[in-house]
Amino acid sequence: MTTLAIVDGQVLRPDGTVEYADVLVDQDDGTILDIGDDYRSAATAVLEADGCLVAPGFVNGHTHVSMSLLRGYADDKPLQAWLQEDIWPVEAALTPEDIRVGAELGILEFIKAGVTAFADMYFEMPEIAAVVEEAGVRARLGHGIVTVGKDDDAAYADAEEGLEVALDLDGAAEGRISTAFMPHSLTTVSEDVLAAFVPKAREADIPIHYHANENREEVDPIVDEHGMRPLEYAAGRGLLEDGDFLAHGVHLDEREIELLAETDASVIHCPASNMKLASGMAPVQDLLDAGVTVGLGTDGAASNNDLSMLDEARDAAMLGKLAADDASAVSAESVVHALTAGSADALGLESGRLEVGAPADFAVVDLDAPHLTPVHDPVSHLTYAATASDVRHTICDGQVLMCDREVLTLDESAICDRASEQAAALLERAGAE
Ligand SMILES: N[C@@H](CCSC[C@H]1O[C@@H](n2cnc3c(=O)[nH]cnc32)[C@H](O)[C@@H]1O)C(=O)O
Ligand SMILES: [Zn+2]
Repeated sequence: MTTLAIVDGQVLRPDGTVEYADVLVDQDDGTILDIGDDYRSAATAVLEADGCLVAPGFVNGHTHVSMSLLRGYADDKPLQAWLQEDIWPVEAALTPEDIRVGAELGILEFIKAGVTAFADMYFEMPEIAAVVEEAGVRARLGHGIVTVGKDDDAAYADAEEGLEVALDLDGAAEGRISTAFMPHSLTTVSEDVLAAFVPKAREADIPIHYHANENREEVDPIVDEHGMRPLEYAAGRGLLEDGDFLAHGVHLDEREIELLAETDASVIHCPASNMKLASGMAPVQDLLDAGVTVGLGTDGAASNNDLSMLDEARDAAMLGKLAADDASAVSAESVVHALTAGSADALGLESGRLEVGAPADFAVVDLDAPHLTPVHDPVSHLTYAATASDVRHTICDGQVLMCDREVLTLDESAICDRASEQAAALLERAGAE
């Protein structure tokens, strides 16, 4: 057996407490063998974590990773105008190669920020899957289905692709890839297509992921057309079951929160995207009080504009307090839970908790820095003060993906050079400035 010991750090346990311990990892099966005293001499390889917090790898519950190429391209607009005027026209010119390069850039940023797993909705998913495999992270992937503006043939073909991609990629990358059926949103996919395809996804036991209740313009048309709230509509179309997870959930009423709790569907909260597009403030504390599983996501880099989950954690805590008008709402501890176990649970991953037998996915955060001094409470630091560049090592499935800030599975400088060129060529091709 090949083993790895992460030594001399403080380990964040599932109950939110922290203890000085070494973590022993079975690299052959990618799980945690033990958390205990002094494994330095027992292990095949050693990773130094002196002065560090050994946390579960962060899980980005909702993103469009290849949108990294559109970072900073279109800012300062609300959702519908931003999508229709700026993003969709450029996305129409995307090639599979763009999507691969964008995924390389985004996943590189993930690894540098301690993110070991993510859920992605986009096009050309085999390209993204190939990068996930090479980079060594985990992902739940799905082809984003849009039917508005398409004739029936094109709409059904898009949904068929969504189903096929979910069936084909499930279990890829030695099981690090799982999939979901991903209708883009309740307003951009027709009722007919949902009726035809949701039962097929259920038959294949594939969970469903979509954008919901992101801003008022996403809620009002459903209320006007169907006379019910969006999540009532979703539940009626079989889109709200245990294992399903929706992005945003900003504008939710009490009945919708109850529905989420009753069905065990999860919400991925994307505070930076919600603030940037002025979508609104999600009722995160109300969701937590109702027992709903809440994870965190960055959404795409074009509405964030980075992919740092530690920034997302801080934003979630800040915005959650403002939304609840209560400084005790959305505590540091609940945010760290959402960042790790919450997102992992939403995505149906075993990760997110450091305990014996769990997947060996870690973000090792260096606390030895002026902005993290003194350390009264590492959980507080993770939520409020640490940033992506404080992550020292990233480990996924027992493999070291980044050691002392050097990414081992991807070529950082080549990817950054390539991404800049690819993004410029994309905008030129799309006829954008
Ligand atoms: N096959 C679809 C692609 C959908 S992928 C997912 C889509 O979500 C878009 N997107 C990114 N961020 C958001 C958001 O915050 N809300 C809604 N859609 C978003 C993204 O630009 C992308 O077009 C098609 O034919 O258009
Ligand atoms: Zn999104």
